[in-house]
Amino acid sequence: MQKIKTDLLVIGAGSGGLSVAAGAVQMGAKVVLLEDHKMGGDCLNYGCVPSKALIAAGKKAHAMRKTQFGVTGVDPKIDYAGAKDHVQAVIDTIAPVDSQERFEGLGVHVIRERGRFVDENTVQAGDHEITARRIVVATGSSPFVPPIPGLENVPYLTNESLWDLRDLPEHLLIVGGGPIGIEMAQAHLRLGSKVTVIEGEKAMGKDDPEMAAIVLDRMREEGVVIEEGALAEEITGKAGDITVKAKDGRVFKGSHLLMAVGRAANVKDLDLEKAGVKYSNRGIEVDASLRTSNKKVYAIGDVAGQLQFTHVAGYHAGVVIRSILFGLPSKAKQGHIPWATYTDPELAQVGLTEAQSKKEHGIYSEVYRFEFEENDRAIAEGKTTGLIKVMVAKGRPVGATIVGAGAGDLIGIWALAIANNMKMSQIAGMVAPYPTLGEVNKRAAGAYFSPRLFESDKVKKVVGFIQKYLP
Ligand SMILES: Cc1cc2nc3c(=O)[nH]c(=O)nc-3n(C[C@H](O)[C@H](O)[C@H](O)COP(=O)(O)OP(=O)(O)OC[C@H]3O[C@@H](n4cnc5c(N)ncnc54)[C@H](O)[C@@H]3O)c2cc1C
Ligand SMILES: NC(=O)c1ccc[n+]([C@@H]2O[C@H](COP(=O)([O-])OP(=O)(O)OC[C@H]3O[C@@H](n4cnc5c(N)ncnc54)[C@H](O)[C@@H]3O)[C@@H](O)[C@H]2O)c1
Repeated sequence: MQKIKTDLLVIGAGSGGLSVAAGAVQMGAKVVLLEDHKMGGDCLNYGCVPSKALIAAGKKAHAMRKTQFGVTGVDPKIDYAGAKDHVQAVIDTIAPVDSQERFEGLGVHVIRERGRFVDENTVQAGDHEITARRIVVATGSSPFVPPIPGLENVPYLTNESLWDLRDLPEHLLIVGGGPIGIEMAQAHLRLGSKVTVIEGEKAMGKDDPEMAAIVLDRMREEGVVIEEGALAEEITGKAGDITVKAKDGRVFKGSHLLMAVGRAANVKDLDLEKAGVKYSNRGIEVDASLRTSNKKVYAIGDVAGQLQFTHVAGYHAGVVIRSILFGLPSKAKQGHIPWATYTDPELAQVGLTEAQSKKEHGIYSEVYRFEFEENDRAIAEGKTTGLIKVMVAKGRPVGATIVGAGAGDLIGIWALAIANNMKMSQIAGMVAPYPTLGEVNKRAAGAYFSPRLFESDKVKKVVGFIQKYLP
């Protein structure tokens, strides 16, 4: 057994663990990083990166089919395996940034073994025993596969196995209408599959219903069948011939099955009990500074059971680095965290939704809207399906929801505004280049001031008075 003493031990080399390790080592800490599977974790290998690459292939096929702008659409020849090659090429291009070589180059001691706690500040990984002043658990999450009767005898895909599939599914059944199910539904439809989404409650149920409906309507128009209130209760069949029965008796048949019903935090096999670290089904219990019930152990990213996004794992990394390296108080907040679903049109959110704003700010909650069909760039490019809603309380934005082309990029400005408690006047005062989709942000802010300026008798009186006396 090789005994190692270090300042910081990080368990898991995904979005969160890598960010902590890179930050801490470059600021002078001795860092050991454990990873028993692929460097880069879920996002690079099975999540964000492959999904966005496949979505890009679907987008291209969709654009080719459209007759638009004097250009006649064609029936594209789609090579699903070729699309998967593209997915792999994208992963391979990004992988060096997350690689063992790069991290060793930075000075991190990378050990490719699974870690499990031996006591409150010691972890065993293969034949290494690592004792650390502080430990960060960043073990992520895995596809949650519910115990639906029959499922154990039916071949099914998850976000981990989907990328190995080389033949286009003829009819893809997707159980779960969350971001994974919805993004993969549209990508597969556009690449030529028939697609049925079987959702137990409401598809895109974590998002503003008015905005989600715009995405779902578009997907239905394209041909995705989205069945809501269809809780999958029994699954039978064999490869190529699968049947999903819903609680209300509806029956869905398809050739392939993708299970996308949420994530389970990776807490098993860590022997957390030996370290006195409390956890539940949702993940490791943490306080506002992401410390666990063992004050020397922190948990970040998906395993911490909060919002499950790569940028959240990265944000958590910054929070714990401040605490671990400098001993400074540091708290993780959620109110300024944006997220986006990369459908076409995209849907992005930061801060409060309209309903949440009404609940939290009551009569002080105001909502300002601007339609993409009034944006000149959107008109020029045929991207007029879209809407921005900005929730305002006492002159400051408290939430923004955008559905439309580039919504994931457009939400950034509201994330900045909310994180810094900015005023609407600061957004309205920004000059956006013309013609850009980004002008929707300024116009939504302008909508806040329009009635105050253009429909105010007081303003009219003041202007009239000044004009009388101005030379
Ligand atoms: C299909 C899909 C699409 C997604 N798209 C997006 C998106 O577009 N944008 C976005 O922000 N988020 C997206 N996400 C979510 C994002 O992937 C996760 O939030 C992010 O990867 C979480 O990072 P993490 O560091 O917490 O965990 P992970 O990236 O999962 O990393 C955890 C690492 O820990 C390792 N590990 C686990 N246990 C041990 C152990 N005992 N010892 C050693 N190593 C261990 C694992 O092998 C893994 O490499 C998507 C997820 C999926 C599934
Ligand atoms: N663009 C992005 O940022 C992005 C993309 C994909 C995933 N993610 C992350 O990954 C997480 C997991 O995504 P997800 O889509 O798997 O989970 P999810 O929890 O967001 O959605 C799962 C859906 O499955 C439904 N469901 C559960 N059991 C069911 C059953 N038996 N029958 C029918 N429907 C059932 C739920 O009602 C829910 O709508 C997301 O919450 C998000 O944090 C992010």
